[in-house]
Amino acid sequence: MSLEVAQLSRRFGDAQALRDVSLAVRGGEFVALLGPSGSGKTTLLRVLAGLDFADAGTVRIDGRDMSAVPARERGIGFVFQSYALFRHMSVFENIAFGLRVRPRAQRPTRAEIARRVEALLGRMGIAELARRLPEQISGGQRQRVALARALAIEPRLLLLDEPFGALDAEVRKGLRRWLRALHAELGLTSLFVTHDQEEAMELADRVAVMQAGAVVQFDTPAAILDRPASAFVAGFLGHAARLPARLAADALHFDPLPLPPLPRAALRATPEAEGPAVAFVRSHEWRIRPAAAGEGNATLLHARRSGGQEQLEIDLAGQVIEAEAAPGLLQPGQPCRIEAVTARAYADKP
Ligand SMILES: Nc1ncnc2c1ncn2[C@@H]1O[C@H](COP(=O)(O)OP(=O)(O)OP(=O)(O)O)[C@@H](O)[C@H]1O
Repeated sequence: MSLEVAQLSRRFGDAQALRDVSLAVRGGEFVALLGPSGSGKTTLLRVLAGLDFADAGTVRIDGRDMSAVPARERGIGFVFQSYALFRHMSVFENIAFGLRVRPRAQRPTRAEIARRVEALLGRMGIAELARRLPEQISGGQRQRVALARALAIEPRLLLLDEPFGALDAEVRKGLRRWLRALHAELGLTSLFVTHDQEEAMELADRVAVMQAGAVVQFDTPAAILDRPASAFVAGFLGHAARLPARLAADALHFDPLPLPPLPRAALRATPEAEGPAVAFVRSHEWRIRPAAAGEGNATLLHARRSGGQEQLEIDLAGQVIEAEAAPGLLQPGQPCRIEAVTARAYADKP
């Protein structure tokens, strides 16, 4: 099923939660909504689900306008943190809930409900938990039950709000991969909210980056990392150092930082006009070497081994820069010489 969102706006008092949001999601896609706290992710999901209503704009599913269609008739499954499991119901009853509350004419028989719930329990790998209460299972298992509850109605579209939010890193990673496989296997179209960029990049076919109620970029993870559409996106993603800069005719200058200028040809994003700019350099985009006497421009603060590389924290005239280098290149306290190999620069608008 496909989803088209056109010019959606939603205001709460002074807060513009959604600002002219347009988004077209293809059938079968797995899309992440990524953005800082308060950027409108949850509001967008709630409007799609029919739990909240936009002041302007439209939501279409497979071409059909949803404005007059109530939540439970939209064929959408959702896993929202605010819709925790029912505490007094067993795992089985929680999963069956969405089918049991259907109007009589659309309600499957008891036997059919039992068959569907058991099939889901099996698929989720939690068959042995059917009779337990939510408080008697782990956080990761609860998330699987919440997902099974959302899937029981055989939704066309699955919406997930921070589905792994409360879980520890290991469980989270496992569930992520499992969700990705499930999405593909069931042929779902899914949208999930996260503020964890790694999660978005690993799971999603495309990522919608949100800022202050607007979608500021909607593209594949690779394209977003490679060509961030704005200083906001560049700064939000990819662990980049943010540096003051100035674009001149020949090169990008980093004054007042003691870095050599970068010729325009070395830049991966360039502002349209000369003048004040802000530049982003990722940790692997630095050239570093120990400094000979008097030629250092920075000092190593701290080094940490990570995989085959060392992650360095370098003091560059008072600004801490994250960089990567071969292990043992520098010792803490040692002066060094660092240069940006490339940068992404944007006009520094007030
Ligand atoms: N029911 C509400 N009443 C008033 N303001 C609201 C309401 N819901 C959301 N907002 C405001 O709308 C804006 C967007 O909120 P939203 O919850 O959609 O952001 P979010 O990106 O999901 O944030 P988070 O990552 O913290 O969950 C915020 O400024 C928020 O305070």
